[in-house]
Amino acid sequence: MRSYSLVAPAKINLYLQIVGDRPDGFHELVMVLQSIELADLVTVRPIGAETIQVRCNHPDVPQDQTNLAYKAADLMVRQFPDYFAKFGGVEINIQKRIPLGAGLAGGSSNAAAVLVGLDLMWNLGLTHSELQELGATLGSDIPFCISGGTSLATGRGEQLDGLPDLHDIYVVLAKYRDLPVSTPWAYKTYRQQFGDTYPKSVSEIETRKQQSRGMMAAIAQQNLAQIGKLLHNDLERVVLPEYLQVQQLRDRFQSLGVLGTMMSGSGSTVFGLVESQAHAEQVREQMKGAIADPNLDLWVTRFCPSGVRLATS
Ligand SMILES: C[C@](O)(CO)[C@H](O)COP(=O)(O)OP(=O)(O)OC[C@H]1O[C@@H](n2ccc(N)nc2=O)[C@H](O)[C@@H]1O
Ligand SMILES: Nc1ncnc2c1ncn2[C@@H]1O[C@H](COP(=O)(O)OP(=O)(O)OP(=O)(O)O)[C@@H](O)[C@H]1O
Repeated sequence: MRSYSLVAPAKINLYLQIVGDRPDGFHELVMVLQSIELADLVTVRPIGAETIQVRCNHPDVPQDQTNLAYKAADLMVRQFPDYFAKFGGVEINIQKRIPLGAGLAGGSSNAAAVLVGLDLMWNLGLTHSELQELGATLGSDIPFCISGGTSLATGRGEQLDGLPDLHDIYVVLAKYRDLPVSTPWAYKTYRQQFGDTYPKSVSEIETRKQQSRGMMAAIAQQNLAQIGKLLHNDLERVVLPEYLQVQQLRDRFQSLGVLGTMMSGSGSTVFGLVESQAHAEQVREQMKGAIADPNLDLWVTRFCPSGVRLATS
């Protein structure tokens, strides 16, 4: 048995519409999810003892049972106890590059990488959809992180339909360090503030879902200008008024004339879309010049056509 190193990409939300309540207590969503090249590196390594160990180079990432990567390994152990008994345990090493509490699905992508990695290490031969079904029991973003690319996500975010790949689109990410936003808080607050407007009938639900049609058409036509204009995220309605620094990042991007700007997921990352690497780097420098705050982190990255993949050494 050998080790496997996997690239675990982050995602951004090009579209996030909260349609209403679900019987399971989650929200019914319509989203367009997009993988980006910014990624963690996750290595799974066989160890003799029947244990799961997590190591991470980032001091704020838990290295115990609360790490989502640990939970993914534990799920595989419970699903395939004979393999665990036969081959022994696993050490998971995470090289963290995706910021925490950023709305970029960093933890979810790590968990997705562990599912894919253990499937390879134990030679299980599971399909993507089998791995996604397992991943969905741990978190709504995990199934997408396995397949990645550009995808429509419905249900609670785990029902995926692939969309045409979007090429040559660059992304500037801006996030204040030490400003995480909690995803449960964002959805809970949204329900408190807007729950009374949730649709009651099936036909009303269907009508609301149609609001994403413009974005779908723009993606089908690969119309970047239109995609930029139609970016949408309902969670901004609760996060921006509470976190004024996030609003400020969004305003800044807007003033720099990017194709579009939006908060990703539940925040606190704000992204700006641009059509070339040169322009992206210019926007990053302009953001840095305009907001002289040492706690502001900026990245230039681009759309990526896949989710978790083997790292080439
Ligand atoms: C904000 C996004 O990242 C956008 O892609 C996702 O919707 C959140 O995905 P995630 O972090 O994998 O979320 P989960 O771990 O499944 O759920 C975290 C919390 O968000 C709430 N949640 C999540 C997904 C959803 N469709 N409705 C919800 O209300 C749940 O109450 C839960 O308390
Ligand atoms: N493997 C992991 N990587 C990062 N954070 C993790 C991990 N496992 C558990 N956590 C905990 O979860 C918290 C939030 O995780 P994460 O950074 O994935 O949030 P997020 O980017 O907002 O996720 P999402 O976009 O899926 O809502 C972290 O602050 C950390 O305490």
